[in-house]
Amino acid sequence: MTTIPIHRFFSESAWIEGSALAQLEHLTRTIPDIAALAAMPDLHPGKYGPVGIGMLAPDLHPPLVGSDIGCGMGLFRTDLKLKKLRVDKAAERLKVLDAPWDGDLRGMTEAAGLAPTPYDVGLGSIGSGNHFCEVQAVHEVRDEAACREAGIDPDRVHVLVHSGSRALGASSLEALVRTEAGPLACASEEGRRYLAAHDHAVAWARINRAIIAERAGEALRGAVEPVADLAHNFLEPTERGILHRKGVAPADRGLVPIPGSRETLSYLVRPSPGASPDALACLAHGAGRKHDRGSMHGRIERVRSVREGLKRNPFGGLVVCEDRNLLIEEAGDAYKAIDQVIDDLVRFGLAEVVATFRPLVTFKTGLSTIGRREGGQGRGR
Ligand SMILES: Nc1nc2c(ncn2[C@@H]2O[C@H](COP(=O)(O)O)[C@@H](O)[C@H]2O)c(=O)[nH]1
Ligand SMILES: [Mn+2]
Repeated sequence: MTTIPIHRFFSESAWIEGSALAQLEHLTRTIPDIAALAAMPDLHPGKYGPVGIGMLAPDLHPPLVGSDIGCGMGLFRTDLKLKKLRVDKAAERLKVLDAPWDGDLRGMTEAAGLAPTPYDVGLGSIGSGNHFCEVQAVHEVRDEAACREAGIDPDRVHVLVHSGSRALGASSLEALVRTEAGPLACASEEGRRYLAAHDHAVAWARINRAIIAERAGEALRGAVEPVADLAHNFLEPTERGILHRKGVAPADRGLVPIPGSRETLSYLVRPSPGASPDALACLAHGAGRKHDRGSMHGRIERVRSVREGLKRNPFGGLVVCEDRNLLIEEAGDAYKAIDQVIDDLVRFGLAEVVATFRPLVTFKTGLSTIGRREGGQGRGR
């Protein structure tokens, strides 16, 4: 029996849950034809398998990619002057993101060559859970040339959007889970159908992030331009097989935004050209969850003063989140230390830091009206 190598890109001191490591080992037992596995420092347990991995295998494994196909991070620059931004006013104005987008749904999907779906009413909506739209300021420039090239001006406001394919991606996975489909051969009819639905969801999610950023720009009275937009849940056919990325950013298409939490810095990194091929062109996609949602309720006192404190970050910024549970479940303590995750990426020669960003306003979806327009699916991830 051949053993499948697991390439771990985290140091001994990294916070990695035993159950995430167990899920990693489990993959190697249940998918014996895996060609390679890479695990990033934000590794944590997920519903169908570990989050924070790249996996090369001959067939398609849809549950591994999960329901939020195409979920990703989009970093946008704006023409808004940082010194003119009033944080409280911006927080108030961003609340418009809770209403359904009233733009040209059909025009948007048509322009991207996407067929219409019943889920398109969710376009322009953030979704629940840890999805967010965050107004940020450049905290520190570490690589001036790279910032200049990317159009990053420390005097301007930036926007980071984390969202995915909403109910659209979930519908593709649900159909397969219902039929208890196992791995799919790419050339099979089911495989081809999944790949088409997958590609649609990835493109849809990208448009979704662009619309959210546009909406945020409009709310703040500014124009937005993309700096980097990368999915972290998707698969890609390669010469060596199907590269499944679950909670990992691709390291082969430019700068990568890596968020920390609503209470910490977020990073923009440049993938290192000399990175080990064992990393499968993957990078951490965030800090990674440290404590599950349920346990966060026991960690944070449910008293008003504490809850109100959760609406402020250590940089003087604000959190907009009307959902009391979400406010607790997504507190900064729910996540690992982003600085350590980034240190590991640098230590293992996978990336270099270009700039750091601090949160000014984090908008999480509130008691959404979008669910009504989506037939009750507004809180799905
Ligand atoms: N800057 C912010 N980062 C955040 C926030 N909430 C979560 N996060 C980070 O995003 C990733 C997303 O992980 P995913 O597996 O759900 O795609 C997570 O690991 C955190 O590091 C926030 O409000 N602001
Ligand atoms: Mn995500």
